[in-house]
Amino acid sequence: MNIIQVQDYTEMSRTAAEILIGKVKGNPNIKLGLATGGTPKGMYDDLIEDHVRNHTSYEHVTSFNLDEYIGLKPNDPNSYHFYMDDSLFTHININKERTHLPNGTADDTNGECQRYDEMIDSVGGIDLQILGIGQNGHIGFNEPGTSFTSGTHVVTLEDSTRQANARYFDSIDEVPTHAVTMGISTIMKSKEILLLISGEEKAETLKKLIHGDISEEFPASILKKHNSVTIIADQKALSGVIIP
Ligand SMILES: N[C@@H]1[C@@H](O)[C@H](O)[C@@H](COP(=O)(O)O)O[C@@H]1O
Repeated sequence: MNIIQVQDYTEMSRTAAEILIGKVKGNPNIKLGLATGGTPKGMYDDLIEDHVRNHTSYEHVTSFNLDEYIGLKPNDPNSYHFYMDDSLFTHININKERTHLPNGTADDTNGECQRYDEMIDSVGGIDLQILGIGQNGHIGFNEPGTSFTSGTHVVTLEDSTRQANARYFDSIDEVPTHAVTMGISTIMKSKEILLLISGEEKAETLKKLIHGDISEEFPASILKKHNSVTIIADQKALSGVIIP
């Protein structure tokens, strides 16, 4: 895993945006894997700013998001559909038809999971996957204990994950208990992965990722087996890491 050390959240966001913009310019038909949460928000802001200023085009880009809560409609302000529209899609010239998120309100959720993986495969897979990380090492919504061979599937969210995400809801009771997430094997099939990590609350997580073992109890640890992972981490997140 290649680590890019940056000062703070602002520099992490700008560095990630520059990498992503470079990839989009190099391959206008790129298939992007996108993430939600607080971490990539600054990168999306920088992509929008660049789009306005430099007119980088997303016309031919296809995107697949990592996950979606079960039970939230796309127009629910707490859904990841809403987050993506609000944080990025409505501000750039991406073709909405080529943006994809798992459907959290499908009648047949298992069928929906299979359909999502097939759709990713049908476009030749994801070229560049953006990832954040949960404090417990989850990627997407793959909680500790998830099989490394999992495809897109339904998960029961850990209480700690619901609590961490409760800041976006009026109360913890409103945070859904289940979600659909790309599986670990879906994520690992991406040709390239960019993991963003910022803040002291993620320092222990990054330390475990860099210095710990590969184990299903710490889902992100599988990234060590991927041949093209870049971590962009800020000083606070790096505080427990020994860089050789
Ligand atoms: N499903 C998302 C993840 O994709 C995200 O990486 C993680 C960290 O979120 P944050 O970036 O807000 O710390 O939270 C959520 O659970």
